[in-house]
Amino acid sequence: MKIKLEDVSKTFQTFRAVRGVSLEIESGEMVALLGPSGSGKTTILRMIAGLEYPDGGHILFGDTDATRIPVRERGVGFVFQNYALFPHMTVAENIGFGMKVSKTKRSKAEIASRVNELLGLMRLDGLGNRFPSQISGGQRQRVALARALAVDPTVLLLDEPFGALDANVRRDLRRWLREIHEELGITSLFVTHDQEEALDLADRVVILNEGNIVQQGTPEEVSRAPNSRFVTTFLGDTNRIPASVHDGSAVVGEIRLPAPNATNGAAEILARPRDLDWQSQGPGIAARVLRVIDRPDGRRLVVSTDAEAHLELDVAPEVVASVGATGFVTIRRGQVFNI
Ligand SMILES: Nc1ncnc2c1ncn2[C@@H]1O[C@H](COP(=O)(O)OP(=O)(O)OP(=O)(O)O)[C@@H](O)[C@H]1O
Repeated sequence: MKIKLEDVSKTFQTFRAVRGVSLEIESGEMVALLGPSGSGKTTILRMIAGLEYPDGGHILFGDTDATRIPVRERGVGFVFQNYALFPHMTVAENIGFGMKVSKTKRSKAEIASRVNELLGLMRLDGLGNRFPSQISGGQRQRVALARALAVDPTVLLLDEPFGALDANVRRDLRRWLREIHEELGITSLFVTHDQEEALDLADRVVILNEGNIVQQGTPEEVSRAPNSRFVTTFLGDTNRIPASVHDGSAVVGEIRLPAPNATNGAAEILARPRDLDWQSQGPGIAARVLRVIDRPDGRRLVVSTDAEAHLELDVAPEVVASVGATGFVTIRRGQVFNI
């Protein structure tokens, strides 16, 4: 089912939480709404679900204007963070609940067979008779997802579905969610404030700030060509290096970077830690090592420059640097923005 938002707005009392958002989600696509806390992600999801009505604009499901259609008639399944399962019902009863109360009447045998099918699909075989308190957090989220999928929704909405789980379980569940999404050919929209989760899972990422869409594109597009300082800094660790632009180049001491779109004057180079290098000899930005952080995938140096700014560099594990050592930072790649 294709979903279209046309100039959708929502104001709570006097606070404009969503400000004229237009967005298209193709049938079968998986889209992430990504943004900082308070940017309006959940409000958009709730309006698509029918749990909240917009006060401006339209929401279309296929060709149908769904703006005012009540939640139970929209054919959406949703899973929220910590979405409480019914504690007094078994896993199987939780999964079957939506089918029991649905307007579409199903026989007991039909419900039991669908529940079994979902237990298999969600890798919950053998757990149908347990109560929610007797299974792990990751299993509970899979039950919540099974419950959402039980009524054959055409649209699946997920709000921080794996928020409360530890990093490894999250990673496993998100790969698995992607498989389920593809297997069912469903249209999925999920909300997250976790950049890695959005980029890892979605076909397309929609980045929000203060109730507006500030950029959207494939993970590759938004990662490689963030269109603003906000998106660059939001998507990952970023160093901000003051520079000045002269005739298409950003200059910091002896370093020059191409800056074809910047105008002459004060600017800032935004560079990821992996885009900076550490050399024992100049030219470069003179700096002193403050901390060395070793990680499985490399080494991060935190250095302090003469201008008393801190920079973070990801270098190969072989790079020799110890706390107190002096050297030079070079910039391999960076985005230049006028300030
Ligand atoms: N029912 C409400 N009444 C008043 N203000 C609300 C209501 N719901 C949301 N808001 C406000 O609207 C803004 C957007 O909230 P929303 O939950 O959509 O943000 P979010 O991007 O999902 O944030 P988070 O990641 O923290 O969940 C916030 O400033 C919030 O305080």
